[in-house]
Amino acid sequence: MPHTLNLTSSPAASLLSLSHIRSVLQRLEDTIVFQLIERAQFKLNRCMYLPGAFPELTKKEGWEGSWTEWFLKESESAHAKVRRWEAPDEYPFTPVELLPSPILPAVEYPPLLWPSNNNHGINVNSKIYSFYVENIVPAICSRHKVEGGAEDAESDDESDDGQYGSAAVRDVEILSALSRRIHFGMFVSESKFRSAPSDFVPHIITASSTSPSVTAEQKTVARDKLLALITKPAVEAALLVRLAEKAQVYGGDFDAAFQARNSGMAREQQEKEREKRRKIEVDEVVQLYKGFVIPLTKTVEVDYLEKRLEGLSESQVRALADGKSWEDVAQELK
Ligand SMILES: O=C(O)C(=O)C[C@]1(C(=O)O)C=C[C@@H](O)C=C1
Repeated sequence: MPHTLNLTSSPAASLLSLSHIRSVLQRLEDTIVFQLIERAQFKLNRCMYLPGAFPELTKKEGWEGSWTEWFLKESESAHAKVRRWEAPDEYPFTPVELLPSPILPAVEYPPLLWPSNNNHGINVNSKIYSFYVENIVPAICSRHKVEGGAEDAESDDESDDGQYGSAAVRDVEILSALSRRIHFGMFVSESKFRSAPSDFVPHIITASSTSPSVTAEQKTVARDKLLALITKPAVEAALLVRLAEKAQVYGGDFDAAFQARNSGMAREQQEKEREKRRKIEVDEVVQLYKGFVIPLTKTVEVDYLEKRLEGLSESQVRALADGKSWEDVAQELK
């Protein structure tokens, strides 16, 4: 099962099949759970997220932002040189004007998103960053269990282990996986739109209207209709069950359980040992998806749909509303 969309060698139709897109989202669950576990081994290190907390950064690098933002910029600069941000499924946190140009000429991607020049202007990375700093890191790093299962007595503010480099490496990994996962909503939307354009078109027209005769309330209703069209409760429910299982298994301490087994403890006690030194709480991971990742993916899906008819003529929009397929309309655009 491919981890990434192989955007340059597969035909657009197979790249945009929902089952293919969902398989990529499932693999990203693994990445996200593993990276959260990696970050949770370090303490909160609040200073990493405070602008100006490292005077050395300002002095040596002229950087006024936070440690983690600086490290994001450094990592994303290297990735810019190898064309990462040209891919339609990759979005940097650093403002593009601070990133260098790619070394090699641009890659040719098949037209997957609309408009095909990738200029849909959707980037929710600042929301992802704020939520990560304010909610995710404090949640996963607040409970540092020590030998014997007791919890650290330190408050969050005192929670600092000085591992600013290692923790920042994990921050960058998690942020980038979350960003990719959430922006994938655009591919989901494109796929759903192509499978039944006429269901979406009337609501897109209202939601994106600039006419004074369309009220704010009508626009909100139209957005809600789009939200209802893209929402699949059964898929969300299955995802949360699967995710809980992954967090349960990957986050347990198997070494503790192994040692308990070797010292002849009963099975129940072995399981207790595994849970006592759990690396991440199952509920935290489930809540992260339920309260943040899925809702923001859905916002991206609806934002994308709202712009989906931009650049099309009135007659093309009418043809889609009347049931013509996107492939037929796109053929005329060539
Ligand atoms: O798989 C889909 O159909 C999606 O739209 C993705 C997703 C998700 O974020 O996982 C979002 C909305 C749906 O209700 C189900 C799942």
